[in-house]
Formats: sequence, C-alpha cells, structure tokens
Amino acid sequence: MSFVKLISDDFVKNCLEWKTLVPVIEKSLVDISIKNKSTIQPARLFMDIPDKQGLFLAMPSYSENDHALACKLVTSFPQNKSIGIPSVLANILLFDPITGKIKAIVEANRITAWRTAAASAVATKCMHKGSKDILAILGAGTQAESHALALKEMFDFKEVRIWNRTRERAKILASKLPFECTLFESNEECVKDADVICTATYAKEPILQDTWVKEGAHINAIGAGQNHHSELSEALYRKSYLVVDHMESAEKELAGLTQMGIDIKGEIGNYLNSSKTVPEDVTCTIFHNLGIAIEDLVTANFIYNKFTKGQK
Ligand SMILES: NC(=O)C1=CN([C@@H]2O[C@H](COP(=O)(O)OP(=O)(O)OC[C@H]3O[C@@H](n4cnc5c(N)ncnc54)[C@H](O)[C@@H]3O)[C@@H](O)[C@H]2O)C=CC1
Ligand SMILES: O=C(O)C1=NCCCC1
Repeated sequence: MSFVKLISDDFVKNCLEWKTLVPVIEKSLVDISIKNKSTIQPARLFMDIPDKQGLFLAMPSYSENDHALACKLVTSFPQNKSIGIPSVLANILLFDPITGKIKAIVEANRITAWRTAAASAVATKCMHKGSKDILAILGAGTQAESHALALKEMFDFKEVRIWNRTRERAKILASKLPFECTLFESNEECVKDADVICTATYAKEPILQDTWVKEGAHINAIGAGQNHHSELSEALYRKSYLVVDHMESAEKELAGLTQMGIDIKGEIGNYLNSSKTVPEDVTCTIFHNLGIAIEDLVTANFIYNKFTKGQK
C-alpha cells in the first residue's frame, strides 16, 4: 500500500539555499520560453472571493525534462496578517507523470516566497548590467523578506532600504534580516538613487512613480494579485523596458497594461538564452514577476527528491 507523502514547510526550509535554488529557477524560466510540448503551463486559474478580498489560484504544470507533474493551489487573503497568519498560503500536489497518481503534497509557503525571489534575482542579473550598490524594497511582508535575502546574497548590495506603509512592520522585518537595513518614512526617499527596486505589496494605487526612479534602475514588480500592475505608475511603464516571466500569463494578467498600449517586450527565458537582448539605451528595466507554476514544479520536485532520498 502506498501513501501520499506529506512534506512540511519545516522540511522545505532546511533544503533551500539561494545558490542552489537560483540556477534551478533560471533553467525553468528558459525551459518555459521554449515553445514545445516538453514543458507545459497554461495561464493559471484565478477565483475571486470578493467578500474576503481573497483569491484562490490553481497553477498546474508539467515538465518532461524534470519528469514531473504538479499543481500548486494557493490562496491570497491579505487580511490574514491581522490575525497572525501569512497572507499567501500554498500547497503543491506532485503527481507521478507516468500514471497521474498523486505522490506528495508539499507545503509551499516557503517555496512560494523563495522561488519568486529567486526569479527576481535571475532577472536582475540578466536585465541590469549597471551598479548594484543600493537595493530598495517597498513592502515588508513575506515577499519583501525573501527578496531582501535573495538579492543581498546574490549581489552583495552595500545598502538595503525598506519602506512600508506601516513603519512597525518595516522594523520587524529589519530585525529579522541578518544584515543592516535602512528604514524610510517615504517611498520616494527610499527609492532615490536606488539601483534595484522591488515592489512587494498589495497596493492598488501606484507606490512607485517614474520621476522618483533614477535612470538605469531595474525594477522587480512582484505584488498585487489578479490586477498585477497597480504598484507602478503608468508613466513608469511607458518609459521602461518591460519583460515578464510568461507571455501567455501576462496576456491575461497584464491585459490592463497592453490595453493602454504598453508593450511587453518578451519573456525572461528568451533573454536568459540570449535569443533576445535588452538594448543598452533603455531608461529603466522592469521585470514583471507574475509567479509561474513551472517554478513551483521544479522547486517542489527538488524538495521531493531530497525527501525521498532521506527515507531510503
Ligand atoms: N509574483 C509572485 O509570484 C507572488 C506575488 N505575491 C504578491 O506579492 C504581494 C506581497 O505578498 P506577501 O509578501 O506574501 O504579503 P504580506 O501580507 O506578507 O505583505 C504585504 C505587504 O504589503 C503591504 N501593503 C498592504 N496593502 C498595502 C497598500 N494598500 N499599500 C502599500 N502597502 C500595502 C503590507 O504592509 C505588507 O508589508 C501580494 O500582492 C501578493 O499577491 C505573492 C506571492 C507570489
Ligand atoms: O505565484 C503565486 O504563487 C502567487 N502569485 C500572485 C498571488 C499570490 C500567489
């Protein structure tokens, strides 16, 4: 008799480190940009839960190369924070890719935080060739934390800045990080002269304006859910070079942007494998990190392999 394996966030925590995860995520981003049937990932399903301002997402994917079939089920309930529960809660179901039989449920709160930040790190390395002295993070939640950790580890920024709507949360995040951070009262001051900016909030109105961002800066836009483009001002999009993780998802989730005539230049995988390059004369670069299922699949598969090895 075989049982479904249950793999907890505590186990995941002990398996993940940036230097091993980042290349795994990079490869998955390249794989998904190769349009053949060996890597499959449809645009995800969003279900609104309006009375709770919540979202339920189903994110299936398949990779022949990784010999893996998975579906992440994830909820986003921003109000959870007020009762001490993470806003984003996720589980990944892993299936046997030959029979379709379920083999594991991997708790994926940590995976979601880390794979997203790993994708931003990959995009930053690929799209931003300028200096990496100042990192500014807007937001102080789970994603802000993983982004601060990943980007500091990968690029050794001299200064890490944090702005949050409520300063108390920014203070809590700063106290958890294993390096010094500077806290800002104003988002405008926080991003001034920053080389790399990450936006990781639930803001429904822009928290980042074009006039605040220095020429040549790179922005990783992470937050906001179904309407994924509300953190950055329209003018900032218009003056920037915009790349996404997955075109098919962006056509759906960033439809608001394309309807305004803002051009999505391509998928990060095409830049990673050098079939496209970011022109040198662009004012700013934006990576729209929507978050894609293939990143969850490769990370969960990596964890599963560690888990089953440990059981032998
Ligand atoms: N791109 C991706 O792959 C992923 C994106 N997300 C998105 O990232 C964002 C942050 O998620 P978590 O860090 O998990 O949530 P969290 O609840 O841990 O942190 C949210 C942060 O946003 C701030 N915030 C909330 N409402 C705001 C507003 N109206 N204006 C300015 N700041 C506001 C809060 O103070 C907090 O610092 C969300 O929009 C979420 O949907 C989350 C997971 C994956
Ligand atoms: O990719 C994910 O996972 C999520 N993306 C946006 C909303 C919360 C979860």
